[in-house]
Amino acid sequence: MAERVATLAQLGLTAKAGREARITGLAVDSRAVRPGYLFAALAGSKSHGADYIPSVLSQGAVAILTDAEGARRAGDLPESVALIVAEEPRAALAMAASLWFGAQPQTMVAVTGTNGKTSVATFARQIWVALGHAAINIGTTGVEGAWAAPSAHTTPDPITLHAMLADAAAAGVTHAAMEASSHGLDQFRLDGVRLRAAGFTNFTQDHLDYHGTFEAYFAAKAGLFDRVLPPEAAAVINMNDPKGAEMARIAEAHGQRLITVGHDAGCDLQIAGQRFDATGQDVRYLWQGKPRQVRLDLIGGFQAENVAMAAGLVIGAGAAPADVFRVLPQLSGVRGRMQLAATRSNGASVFVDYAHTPDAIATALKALRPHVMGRLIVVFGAGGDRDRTKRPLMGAAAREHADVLFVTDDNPRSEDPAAIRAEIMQACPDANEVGDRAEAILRGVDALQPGDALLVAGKGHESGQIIKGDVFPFDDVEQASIAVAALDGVI
Ligand SMILES: CC(=O)N[C@H]1[C@@H](OP(=O)(O)OP(=O)(O)OC[C@H]2O[C@@H](n3ccc(=O)[nH]c3=O)[C@H](O)[C@@H]2O)O[C@H](CO)[C@@H](O)[C@@H]1O[C@H](C)C(=O)N[C@@H](C)C(=O)N[C@H](CCC(=O)O)C(=O)O
Ligand SMILES: Nc1ncnc2c1ncn2[C@@H]1O[C@H](COP(=O)(O)OP(=O)(O)OP(=O)(O)O)[C@@H](O)[C@H]1O
Ligand SMILES: N[C@H](CCC[C@H](N)C(=O)O)C(=O)O
Ligand SMILES: [Mg+2]
Repeated sequence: MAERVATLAQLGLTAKAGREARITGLAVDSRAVRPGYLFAALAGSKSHGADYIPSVLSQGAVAILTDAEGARRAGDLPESVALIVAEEPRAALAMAASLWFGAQPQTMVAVTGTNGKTSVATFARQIWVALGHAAINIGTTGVEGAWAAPSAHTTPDPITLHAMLADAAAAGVTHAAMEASSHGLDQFRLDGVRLRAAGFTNFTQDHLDYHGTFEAYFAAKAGLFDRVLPPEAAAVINMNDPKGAEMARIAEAHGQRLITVGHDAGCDLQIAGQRFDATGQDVRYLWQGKPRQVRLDLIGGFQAENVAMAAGLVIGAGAAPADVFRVLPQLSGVRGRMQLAATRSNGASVFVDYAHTPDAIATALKALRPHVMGRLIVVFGAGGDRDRTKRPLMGAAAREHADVLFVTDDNPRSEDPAAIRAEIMQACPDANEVGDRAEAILRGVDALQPGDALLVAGKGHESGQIIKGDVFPFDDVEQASIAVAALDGVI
């Protein structure tokens, strides 16, 4: 590929003293800088990117984008280097990255909320594919669909994101649904993406370690509507969430077209009825008052909400409602979300789910109840180096909604796993404590009697257990099958 060059003006950037530069690439990490690059020196939690300016200059950087603090730390730069000082350098970087990479799938939507983002983005992609479009979803499970790539973050940094979007567009992808994490929104990672619609699922506790307060966490999520989504776009809001009405007001104040979803009459897309059975549910949706009966082979009442949100986003982005409802029965479950992982010879089922917040544990267990005649058993833990205050709340949610509890490890990272388990068990002292996750799953499976179900919560699609700096291969679905095979003697 011919080397690409852009001026600062072409990237929407203005340097001090009107200086111009010919940019050959963008980087946020000093280690990625090559000759001719613009280096975005951003404030971080451990250091300020500006501390790496001497090193990027020796590597040939020709422009530095930073904030006032970064400019102060940079001191006097050589004459040949352009300095761009922005109030929000992360937002400026997002716009520059979108201009640098230049292309994205034409129709894009984003979804935010504490839980349900991956599910909604995946369902939106599946709907588009069923309608004949080349579509992808981008998020926690990487990029999936008509074009695939791994991703380290739920919402990638703008350089990674726009590189992906341009590659996907070049490969013929026309439709993309992406997850907007609260970290991603707070750090302006998706501000350069042109969205046709955005959705809000729900707001409950997570990530307080990063945001500090519920208000700051909500404000980050609201950024999708009050900053990123253009006024002519559609805002799809779950009105059943206590914060739905507030988010709807924010969207309306920005001139966005509202599509409300929820269980109550009056929602544009109403979930008017649900009937559950062993393999899924029949859902009666009302679209602007008109009934649409849909069979979903998905476990869990909340999945009907996620499907409604995905349908709202696809309709908001321009699809005909009749076409969308026609293809909904084709939807299949999302990896690691209420996934039927194994069935014992006595008929009892094992489900793997990514519930890793208090609300998600409660939701997942409550959602399983109508599908299960016997007892509900749960195996769960809580991640290390993450929001500590959610641990006892997860224990309390499991205690309230399950009949038998096994507390185990889930990515202890740098923390002492026994201490994490103790914090959970403050709220569920009668739970069985089994640190080794494989053994906990085996014990949970062993406890299954006819009619019971086991929920293995917290890791979903994850393929490793993170202990100290190491990632040990671990897959809940695989472990569930191994446990069932070992106990039922089927190999
Ligand atoms: C909390 C957070 O989002 N941190 C991100 C942040 O790190 P930081 O602020 O600690 O950065 P730092 O280490 O202090 O460094 C400051 C700056 O110096 C730069 N630097 C640093 C070292 C060096 O040698 N050279 C260099 O240039 C860094 O690139 C950075 O721009 O900037 C780094 C570089 O862009 C990111 O890798 C890092 O994400 C870390 C890995 C992370 O784990 N983020 C998670 C929490 C996250 O974003 N998660 C959400 C999903 C959450 C969910 O919904 O479940 C996601 O969207 O994935
Ligand atoms: N609409 C919903 N309401 C409440 N809980 C939900 C909902 N959808 C999913 N969940 C629960 O949350 C878990 C995570 O779902 P999903 O991966 O779709 O969410 P996410 O928002 O992408 O999570 P993350 O922020 O970790 O990427 C599911 O496994 C399920 O237990
Ligand atoms: N994206 C989430 C996933 C958590 C999943 C759970 N397995 C854990 O490690 O806590 C986070 O990083 O907080
Ligand atoms: Mg996700």
